[in-house]
Amino acid sequence: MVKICCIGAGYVGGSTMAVIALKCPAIEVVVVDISKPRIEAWNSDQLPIYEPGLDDVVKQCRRRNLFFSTDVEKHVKEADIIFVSVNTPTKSRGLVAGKAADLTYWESAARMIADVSKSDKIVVEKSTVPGINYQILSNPELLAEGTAIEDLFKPDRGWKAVQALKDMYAHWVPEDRILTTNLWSAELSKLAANAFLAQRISSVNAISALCEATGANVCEVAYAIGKDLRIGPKFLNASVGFGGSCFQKDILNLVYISECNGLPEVANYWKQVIKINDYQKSWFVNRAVSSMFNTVAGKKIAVLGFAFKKDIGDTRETPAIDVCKGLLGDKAQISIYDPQVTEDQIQRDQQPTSPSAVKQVSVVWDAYEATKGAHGLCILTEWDEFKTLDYQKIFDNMQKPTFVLDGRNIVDGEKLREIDFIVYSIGKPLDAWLKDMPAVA
Ligand SMILES: NC(=O)C1=CN([C@@H]2O[C@H](COP(=O)(O)OP(=O)(O)OC[C@H]3O[C@@H](n4cnc5c(N)ncnc54)[C@H](O)[C@@H]3O)[C@@H](O)[C@H]2O)C=CC1
Ligand SMILES: O=C(O)[C@H]1O[C@H](OP(=O)(O)OP(=O)(O)OC[C@H]2O[C@@H](n3ccc(=O)[nH]c3=O)[C@H](O)[C@@H]2O)[C@H](O)[C@@H](O)[C@@H]1O
Repeated sequence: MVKICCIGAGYVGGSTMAVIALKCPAIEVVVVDISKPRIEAWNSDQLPIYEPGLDDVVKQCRRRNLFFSTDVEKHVKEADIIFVSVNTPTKSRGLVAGKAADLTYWESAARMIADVSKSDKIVVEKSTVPGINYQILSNPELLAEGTAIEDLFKPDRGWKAVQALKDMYAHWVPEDRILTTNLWSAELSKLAANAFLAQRISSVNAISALCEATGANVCEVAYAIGKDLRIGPKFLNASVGFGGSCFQKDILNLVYISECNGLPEVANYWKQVIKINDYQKSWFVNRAVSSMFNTVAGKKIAVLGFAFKKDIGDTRETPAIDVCKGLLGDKAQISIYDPQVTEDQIQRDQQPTSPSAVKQVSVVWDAYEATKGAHGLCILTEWDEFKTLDYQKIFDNMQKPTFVLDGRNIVDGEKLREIDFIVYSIGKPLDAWLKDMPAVA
């Protein structure tokens, strides 16, 4: 029996290995991690990550041919194929901090493989990094959170470097979707794919500001340009900004690689995608503050949604962190509700601000509770349940005048205006009130 060991039981390692175990019953898959609580959670009914479809897949395979363990060295030693799926965040200190990927975890995993291995191995690099008798394959992961299981079932792309890996993917991936490239092409394709996607969002967000200034509607503009087959309709939703663990990190990496190769113009081009994203978040905060008489000091502001997108509980680089920071900076009292993000996580995400900021934030488990007595309500994640809330009830329990700032364009602005809300929707024609209270970014 072929044995696979995956180092790193995170979003990628956990989801990818669950799908491999499901699709390849003849392969034994062990996912290992140095984090005991993470492994305990994978072995329990409460998985450490929320991902539609994941529970089902794990239940079918766990303890059959899918195992989770903290005994890292034992399983690495026994494996024929080792996937490395450890975290590679942007370096936060030291040389090239804020630019290059931090390869500490990746290097320690690589050294450990070299130390404990006694037989030939194929090492498959799943983390996003360029990269004895090892065959090292670079197989950067392309799944998106929230649709991880669906993406893994029907991948658009994949990379083959040796037959063993190809054979494994061939269990469910059509051959023409398994691509073979050299190492740098594989890694640059990964970085470029994320950079192009993020660039589309920054482009539509840049247009959204122009829409507000001119009276155009960004949804109509996005729909119209998306009809051009060369542009296509996807990833054109204007928003409060993109988040997630990879877009910013991968662009920073692209910028760093460009600078290292003496290409400052190329580096600056990609930096701009992040600048517009930061601008978008401060623009939203400024709209909120300026519409409420230029101050939110002491005012309760409800925040609906904290995850970086719907259907997940992940808050890495979520725009909600910066928006809350901005509101707290103006001394607001914030009440946050997200269907999947825990209070602990939200409080941890506020840490970098100040101890007093923690007191300004409360986390509740109900949208109505969050909005009770609030002056304004900010929608920061596009959870479906926010579309069907009883907004009349919410309005009745809020202060007057009552503001909705929709950072995801999911509510029906006209209906809310009939109730008497003052509504701000990103990139849509402005209410007279907002025109009279201009925002400055
Ligand atoms: N989250 C996502 O949607 C995607 C992530 N990626 C890339 O995949 C990689 C993994 O990302 P995530 O799964 O999101 O990270 P994660 O942070 O959720 O999981 C990484 C896991 O690796 C473990 N770990 C770190 N060092 C270890 C070691 N030496 N031995 C054993 N375990 C160790 C950590 O405890 C953690 O549980 C990153 O390079 C990321 O850029 C790629 C595509 C999608
Ligand atoms: O390398 C990675 O980690 C992954 O990064 C993204 O996946 P992910 O970050 O999970 O989420 P996306 O669906 O791409 O959304 C990213 C952010 O952009 C925002 N977004 C997305 C689409 C859009 O039209 N507008 C918009 O603001 C989302 O709300 C979210 O905050 C890519 O889509 C995956 O292909 C890639 O594998």
